[in-house]
Amino acid sequence: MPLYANNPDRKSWLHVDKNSDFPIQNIPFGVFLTRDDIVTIGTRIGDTAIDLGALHQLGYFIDIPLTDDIFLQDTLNDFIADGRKTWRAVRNRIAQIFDSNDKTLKENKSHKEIVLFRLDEIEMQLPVQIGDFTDFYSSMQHATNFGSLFRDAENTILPNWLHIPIGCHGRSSSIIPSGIPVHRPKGQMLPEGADAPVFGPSKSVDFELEMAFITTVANDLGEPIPIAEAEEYIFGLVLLNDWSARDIQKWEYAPLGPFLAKNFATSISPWIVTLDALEPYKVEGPKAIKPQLEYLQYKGKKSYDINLEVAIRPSGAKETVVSKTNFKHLYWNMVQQLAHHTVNGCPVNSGDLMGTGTISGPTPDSYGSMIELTWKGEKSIKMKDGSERTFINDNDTVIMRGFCEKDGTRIGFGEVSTKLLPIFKRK
Ligand SMILES: O=C(O)/C=C/C(=O)CC(=O)CC(=O)O
Ligand SMILES: [Ca+2]
Ligand SMILES: [Mg+2]
Repeated sequence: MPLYANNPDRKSWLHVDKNSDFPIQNIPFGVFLTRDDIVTIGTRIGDTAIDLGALHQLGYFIDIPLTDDIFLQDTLNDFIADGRKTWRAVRNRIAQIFDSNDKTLKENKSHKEIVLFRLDEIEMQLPVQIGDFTDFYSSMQHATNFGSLFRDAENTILPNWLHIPIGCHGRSSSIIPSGIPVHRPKGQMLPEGADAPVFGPSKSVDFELEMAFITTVANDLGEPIPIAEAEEYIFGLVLLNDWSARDIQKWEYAPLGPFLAKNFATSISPWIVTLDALEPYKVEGPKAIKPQLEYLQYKGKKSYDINLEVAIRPSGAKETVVSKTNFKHLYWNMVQQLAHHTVNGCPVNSGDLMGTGTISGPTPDSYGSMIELTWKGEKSIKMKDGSERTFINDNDTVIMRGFCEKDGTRIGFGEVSTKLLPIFKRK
């Protein structure tokens, strides 16, 4: 099925600002609560949210084989499980309905009243019920920086790193959508020079700038996904902030990796931008430094040119951008990650979330976490309001944004914005 929805010349009859992340070529998927307290699946064009459940009930998807309630659900899991053919057919149809040359919905006032919402009339929810969350470690710069900061400046990249897309299993119960605040965690840590740990609020709460892909049902227990097919099982991407408490991490991570330092919260952006919409922004990734085993070898462009940035907004002040980087710097790409994840026969389900790992670029202003940007707090970052940061302060809001741009078309992710509250106190 052709990617009709990606036609760069199409204009919508809905208003779209020039710098919007959501032109008619995007057509992301999300879940929102409407002003009538109904949860529905929707999409977005410009600053208009579109109720796909209502559109389907009104007969706008009549010749696409969809169950009646596919969009009247709290999550996208069933729609995603229907597979790529269905995603494409639905995106193509949405492009047609909102094309400036199509008058069917445009001139039907009563239908428009049911289907269209302003953004301030809705509340975005988690788009999928996430069964399993995996976090990879695929940026060579990040792995090098971490090796140096946490371990040994002489042996930053461990010998396995150039051969395996390293990852770890995460926790899905604490994954939250943009806008939900997070409390500073408490935990065990070992003060500098001490020989016994103390318990208290983390003093080094950090973000990790990541993206994550969401999968469809891919394989049975025991069945690996060949790398050449991996792309078919990736529905789309979101921005991800892997909140991390560095003092807790430093003390607990040996030998099994981070545990409570990371599972207190992980924030994602609410609109899933499909892999189909990102197709025009494909680029080649970094060249392999060491030969890779056959199951990790791929053909064609498998990386994406996605501009990323992180800003910190102190309470009551203007935000300051603290990092700018790009998705294309990732050494291991998504098809390698998915092929590796399933090579032992581990099943992947609809709605699984796979974090790319922190995306650090090659220069010190493009690192994807505060511990790297401030080099473990040795240098601080000046905010626009004159205050300084080494890590995240109480009541700061961390905002991540991402977008692609080519030949005048911009496709973006919106943002994932999370406020860090002081430690939780029982009332
Ligand atoms: O090198 C380590 O010990 C751990 C590094 C991490 O912070 C793990 C992680 O979250 C992976 C990533 O985001 O790249
Ligand atoms: Ca991470
Ligand atoms: Mg996390």
